[in-house]
Amino acid sequence: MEAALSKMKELAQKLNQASKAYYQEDREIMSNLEYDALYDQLAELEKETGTVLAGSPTISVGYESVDALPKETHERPMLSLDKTKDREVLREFIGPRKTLLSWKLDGLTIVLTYENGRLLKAVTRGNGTVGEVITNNARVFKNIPLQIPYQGRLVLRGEAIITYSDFQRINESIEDVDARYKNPRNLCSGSVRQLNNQVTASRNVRFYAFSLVSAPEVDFDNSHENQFQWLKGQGFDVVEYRVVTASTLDQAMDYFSTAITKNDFPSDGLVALYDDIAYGESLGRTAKFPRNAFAFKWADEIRETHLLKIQWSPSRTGLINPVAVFEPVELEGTTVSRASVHNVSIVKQLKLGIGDTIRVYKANMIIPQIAENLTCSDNLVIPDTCPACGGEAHVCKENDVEALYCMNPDCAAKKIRGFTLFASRDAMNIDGLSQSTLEKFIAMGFIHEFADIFQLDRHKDAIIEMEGFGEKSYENLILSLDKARNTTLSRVIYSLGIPGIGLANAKVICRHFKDDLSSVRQASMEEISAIDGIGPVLAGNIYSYFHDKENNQKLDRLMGVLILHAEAASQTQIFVGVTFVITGSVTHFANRNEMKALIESLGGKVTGSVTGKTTYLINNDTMSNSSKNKKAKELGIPIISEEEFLKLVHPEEA
Ligand SMILES: NC(=O)c1ccc[n+]([C@@H]2O[C@H](COP(=O)([O-])OP(=O)(O)OC[C@H]3O[C@@H](n4cnc5c(N)ncnc54)[C@H](O)[C@@H]3O)[C@@H](O)[C@H]2O)c1
Ligand SMILES: [Zn+2]
Repeated sequence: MEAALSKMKELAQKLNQASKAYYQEDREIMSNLEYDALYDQLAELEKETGTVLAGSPTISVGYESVDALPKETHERPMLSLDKTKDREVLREFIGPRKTLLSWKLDGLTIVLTYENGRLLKAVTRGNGTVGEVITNNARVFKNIPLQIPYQGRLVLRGEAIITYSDFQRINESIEDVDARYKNPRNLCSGSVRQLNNQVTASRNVRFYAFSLVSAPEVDFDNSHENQFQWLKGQGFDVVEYRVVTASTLDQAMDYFSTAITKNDFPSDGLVALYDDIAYGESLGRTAKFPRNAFAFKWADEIRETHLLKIQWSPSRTGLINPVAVFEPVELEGTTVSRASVHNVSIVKQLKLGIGDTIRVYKANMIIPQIAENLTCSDNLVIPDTCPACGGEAHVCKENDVEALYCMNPDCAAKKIRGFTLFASRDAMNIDGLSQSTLEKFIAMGFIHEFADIFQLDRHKDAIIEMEGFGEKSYENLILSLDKARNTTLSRVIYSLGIPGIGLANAKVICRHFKDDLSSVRQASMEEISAIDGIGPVLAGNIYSYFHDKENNQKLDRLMGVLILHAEAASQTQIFVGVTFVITGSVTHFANRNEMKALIESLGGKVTGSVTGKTTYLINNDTMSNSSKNKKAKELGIPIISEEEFLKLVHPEEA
């Protein structure tokens, strides 16, 4: 008994620590798999001993969140769900009753209240009793109706989620790798709980209703399904569900288990809810769970395999991420051979060694993870050099987490933005060489400087072997490189990434120096700053770039692999009579002035304020309520994004 009690204390402490990190700090110190296993172990011991210690996670729900958002107590506490991984336990729960089986969405639970047909407030689940008020943020969710036909008081619950594809896109755009989110649930929680709802708006948060708490004037004929249908009629997206009984459960499970592997939205199981509202309520609740619903978690398919190597993959901030490469196994219908190990601490916790027998699974049936290491040979050597640049690498500790960093400020991986600009459409225009592909090549040590990009054929065999690549993609890459290597001097100068020198400025410079690179390189400060449109600051940037020995050596090597052509006759004056107003920041140009220069070179005009004479307002934040946007909307003037503007300039590439 004493041993059991002390084990229970230890488990409760571990679980509470994990919950605190999970709910309060959007941090995961253990996987959900591990959390659930420890939780089950604790629940089992509590059952055996008949004792539940105060503060046990089996009787408390979640944690309070700590930050500046206002708090509010829920009208009805929000509970957890009792869960099982066993289909037969679920079947027993369902029995002969009509049951709604829906996705258990893995995001952040939100309660919405409407009055007089308008969204009155939105509150997060928080610790189940008290949540955070995020009304302004909910207003910018992708799919929430701000106005509904029903005029009474409506309270409903649902899950706010971010899709995997949005997660990937948004995460990649967060420059500081350490600030990136680990999974869509973290990102969603971070996005919904922003103090500034512009950030929320940019994150494509979607809301799916799963429970109608109250709408007193409506008769739902005692059916949750009727509630769902009614909510759809009010303009809500409702979580996808199937109507089942014990005897039709298998059919529905076949559907869900196939669909989940292709879903773009994160889901960590299924929820079964009795359709009969009154019956469900008559069952009451335990301290932690309602008795009318039950969650099913997928039993993760776990496979044994062998660790072949750890690939250390450097990134923009210098962080070098360990990725486990193992003998391929079939998991949830696909072949898997890699899993991120996240950081050095986890490498150590797992006691990894080459050749170890490891057990792998897909978290939420999607993301490959190592569940455990059966042989623990713990012989892995953490590298002391960076695979991208050969520079020194050190293990640094922050927040109790150890991670490997490249110490070389000139590391190619840290210059990914420069390489991405180099390959981009207005620069060298290398089709198919995306940032993520560049990241992979740099991590493999194929690219140290610009010239290396045009010599990727040296690494043919290794590239063909790379995951996601193959003979065909390799051939395509070589074709685009050969196309791109035939280029103009202005593109080359733009692609060097000299501060402040965008394509328009590069063109001005080339025109002045008659497309002669050696004149550009030898020009004095005076001569450069005398060029119309190039001020002293830009002139200084150009001058110092071309007077740096290393830059010149790299440029010589780059010119050795390029074939220069004369500039095509200047583009036709497509914008004669067209007046633009530009507002907000721009991303494809160094600044708004540069965009202006391009418009003017094509015959157009740029003015400062929106009037009846304006043809287009260019603003990347087309949803913003700035005075210019408002004015444009009033006057019916189209607001276009920078991308749309570029399509006007290069319609053939749209
Ligand atoms: N990794 C860690 O360190 C760690 C720590 C704590 C918790 N966790 C994870 O969190 C889980 C517990 O989370 P919980 O108690 O917040 O929630 P839960 O797993 O008990 O799920 C219940 C909640 O799911 C939501 N939900 C989503 N879709 C739904 C639908 N269609 N119908 C009804 N409800 C739906 C509702 O908000 C409901 O309250 C654990 O099992 C574990 O996996 C992990
Ligand atoms: Zn490096």
